[in-house]
Amino acid sequence: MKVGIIGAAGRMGRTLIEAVQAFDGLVLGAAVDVPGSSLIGADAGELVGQGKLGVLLADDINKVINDADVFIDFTIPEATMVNIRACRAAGRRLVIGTTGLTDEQKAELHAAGADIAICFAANYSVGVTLCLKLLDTAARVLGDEVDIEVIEAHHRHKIDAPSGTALAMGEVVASALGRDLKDCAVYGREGRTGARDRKTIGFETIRAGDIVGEHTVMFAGEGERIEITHKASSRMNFARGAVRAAAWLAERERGVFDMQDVLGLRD
Ligand SMILES: NC(=O)C1=CN([C@@H]2O[C@H](COP(=O)(O)OP(=O)(O)OC[C@H]3O[C@@H](n4cnc5c(N)ncnc54)[C@H](O)[C@@H]3O)[C@@H](O)[C@H]2O)C=CC1
Ligand SMILES: O=C(O)C1=N[C@H](C(=O)O)C[C@H](O)C1
Repeated sequence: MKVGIIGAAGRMGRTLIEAVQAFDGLVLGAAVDVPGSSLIGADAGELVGQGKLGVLLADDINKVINDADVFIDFTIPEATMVNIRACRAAGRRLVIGTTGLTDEQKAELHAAGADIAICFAANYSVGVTLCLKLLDTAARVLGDEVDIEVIEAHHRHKIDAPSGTALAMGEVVASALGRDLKDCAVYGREGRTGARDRKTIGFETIRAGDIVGEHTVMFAGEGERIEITHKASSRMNFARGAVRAAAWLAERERGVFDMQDVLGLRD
């Protein structure tokens, strides 16, 4: 199966080129990056030091839409929306890793799932997908007897906050507790805040250095504290998960899925 990578010159895009080539049954068919980039026309293989692959970076998915069976998008939300529309029009499967989409953009993504198969996950690592299951259990057991805080840390180049993974973790915990994250989330604290409201879920964000991606959800009670933590040390763990999702989508005609579906963890 041929895979097209959008955002191919980026941190994840370069890692994805390597991950696709290493996955049995998959081959790189197309690579796309932003119009005007000095890397347009470059060979994707040479971009990652693997020698020529004969796949040259294009600046528009529509120019290579017939060169791949499934596309993988790790770009920015505005680009992702263009790619969703292109894949929907051409009947191509799409794996989306981009975070920071608005509610309206997510609604359009889900509408596209009526026509094509999409996998959409804020974090493609197996470890985070497992953590989401653990968080659901922890929240149901601990209930409203604890204060819950989500702490995340990423590299200095990350442009969105909190991370999509942190928000996904918050959503799992809020849902397990019967809360609406939109109503109970507190993003950072400063000034005379008064005592903490137990019904809230706090989010704290660190941006520094070359941190790949670290998340901790703290359940702090009276006399004990439970912390569930995931630390990524390589982007290859995200890339392998995304490529695995691309292969998994091959058997699906339409619908919107996530990594719990890919890993068979859906209850
Ligand atoms: N779901 C997951 O497991 C993970 C998600 N991410 C997310 O992936 C996204 C990208 O992260 P990075 O690779 O670190 O960013 P990056 O900035 O290194 O790469 C983004 C790439 O997209 C390209 N791009 C921008 N506009 C474009 C357009 N219109 N058409 C084609 N390409 C375009 C940029 O030129 C760049 O090469 C972020 O939203 C990040 O949060 C990152 C890692 C894991
Ligand atoms: O921007 C990143 O690097 C990452 N972004 C994702 C997110 O926003 O959760 C996933 C991972 O943590 C790395």
